[in-house]
Amino acid sequence: MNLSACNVSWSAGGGSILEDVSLDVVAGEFLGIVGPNGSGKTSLMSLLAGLRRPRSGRVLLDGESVDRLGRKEIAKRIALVEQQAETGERISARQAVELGRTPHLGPLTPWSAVDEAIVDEAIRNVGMAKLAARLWHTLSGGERQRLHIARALAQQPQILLLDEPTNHLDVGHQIGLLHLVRQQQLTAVAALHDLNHAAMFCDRVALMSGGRIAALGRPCEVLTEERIRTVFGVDVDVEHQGEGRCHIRYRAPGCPRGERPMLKRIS
Ligand SMILES: Nc1ncnc2c1ncn2[C@@H]1O[C@H](COP(=O)(O)OP(=O)(O)OP(=O)(O)O)[C@@H](O)[C@H]1O
Repeated sequence: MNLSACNVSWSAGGGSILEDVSLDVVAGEFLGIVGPNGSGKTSLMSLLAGLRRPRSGRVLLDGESVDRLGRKEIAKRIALVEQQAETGERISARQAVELGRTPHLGPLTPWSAVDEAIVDEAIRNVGMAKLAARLWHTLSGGERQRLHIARALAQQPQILLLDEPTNHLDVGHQIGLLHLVRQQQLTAVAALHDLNHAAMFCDRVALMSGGRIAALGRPCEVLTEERIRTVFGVDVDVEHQGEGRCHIRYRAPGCPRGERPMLKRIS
């Protein structure tokens, strides 16, 4: 399954948001999209998911323009977990995950034991089995976020699009979730804020800046000290770790390489 953006531009509110973005998502890879606030990560994700139409250029799913595919057809192949996905319905945690099966149901394919098993597994995968019966509005932000991921897994897509999936999660669940995504036999694209998460889990990283792709490649090729300074305005030390991976250490403003800000003496 191939997903690509070809010279995509998108405008909103009278201004250009994305300019000439081209990107091929390679089957089976975990692609990270990083960039400062407002650089266009969410806009790009929604174009890739077929929720928005480009002003110019095309988004292709297996060579076919997503514009020509119906919502159900797209949903069988692509699952999107949005940044502020919410439901106002009075439903249980399990019912929220069951919604992931909707694209696969129809008059000739009613709900079955197979759907039950898929939903059970998705809930188990995100460690939410014990809370499956709880009402949605009683769950914490992190628990809801894990259920959104479970809903997307229950959809059994070939491509998983995640917009800041680690929002609301504690560090243990952040790492657990990215590891879980990596282990799935599917193609994943995630907008991430934590550059070290991108460097640790993603096969490739696209760095966005001002609605354009500033760099695309393996984490160590993209996340260089100079680029991070130019794009994010932060001084860092990057340690290369082999196999294209790297670790980023942030410096406090005005702090030279290797030095740390002094702790204030509190008496
Ligand atoms: N519907 C809209 N109308 C007007 N401007 C919009 C609209 N949608 C997005 N924008 C603007 O487009 C820019 C990119 O927004 P987008 O949400 O894609 O950025 P982002 O990289 O995901 O940001 P963040 O890291 O803060 O989530 C922002 O300046 C935003 O205000």
